[in-house]
Amino acid sequence: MRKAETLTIEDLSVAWQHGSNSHCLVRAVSLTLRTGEVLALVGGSGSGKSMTCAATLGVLPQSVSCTGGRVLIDGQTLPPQALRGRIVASVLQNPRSAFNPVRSMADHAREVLRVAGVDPSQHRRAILDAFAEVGLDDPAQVATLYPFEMSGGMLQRAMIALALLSGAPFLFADEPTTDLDLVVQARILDLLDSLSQRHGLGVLIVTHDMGVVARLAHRVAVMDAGEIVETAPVDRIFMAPRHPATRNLVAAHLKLYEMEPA
Ligand SMILES: Nc1ncnc2c1ncn2[C@@H]1O[C@H](COP(=O)(O)OP(=O)(O)OP(=O)(O)O)[C@@H](O)[C@H]1O
Repeated sequence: MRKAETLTIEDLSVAWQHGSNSHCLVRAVSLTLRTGEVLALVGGSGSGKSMTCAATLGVLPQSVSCTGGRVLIDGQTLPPQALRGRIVASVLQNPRSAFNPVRSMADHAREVLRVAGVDPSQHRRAILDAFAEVGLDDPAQVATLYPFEMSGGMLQRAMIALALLSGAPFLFADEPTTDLDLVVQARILDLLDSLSQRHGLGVLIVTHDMGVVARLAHRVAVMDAGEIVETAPVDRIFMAPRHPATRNLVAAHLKLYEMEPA
């Protein structure tokens, strides 16, 4: 794994622009992710969580652009293309769309290793180890499979394996379990947790599920209407939420389980 301790997003702003019309989607977002921690980025639908990640990695949709801010690794400013896949790996909501349908899992993994500069003689061993580590049974057989031959849960594990193979010290996981059934969701969350501990990955997990936050996160950043409105350790977020948006998220979560707020 490449060495790095902190990823800092500083004053990041994103806007939708069309001709002379423009609309701010993310406003001066700042946050710091450290290796070895899980930081949850939470907020209601449309609050700007995905745009913040996309802007950091330079993968914004058409008509949307980054209008300010920078990203620093251990204090050094780096452009999105230097971060993407090398320093920050990503795991997305719909793993099927992230894979090339005409390439096998081994092909995808070899491409990641090539970009990471790993000697080809090491590829097979590295691929089998990573597939085994993320809980894919029979890694040698999985390596031969194409995306259409795998379930959503298997594809999500494979995507996490590719993140490991990249050697990136940080992982952005944008709603990584949304499309999966509850049992598979729980397994993927356990996997992210153990990888962050075992490999010291810094994980930014985007979710609006406070159950996921309670289970996984060390710290939480809350977004509302394009801004970060509160950042705190996970216990404080649940025990003493300060901003109304945070209070709403916690109250809605507790209501699901018919619990009274603390
Ligand atoms: N392709 C796009 N073009 C223009 N605006 C967009 C586009 N995609 C999203 N937006 C807008 O950007 C804002 C932030 O959206 P974003 O997807 O970051 O929210 P989010 O917090 O990730 O929401 P969700 O939890 O529903 O995924 C919203 O107002 C949304 O309508």
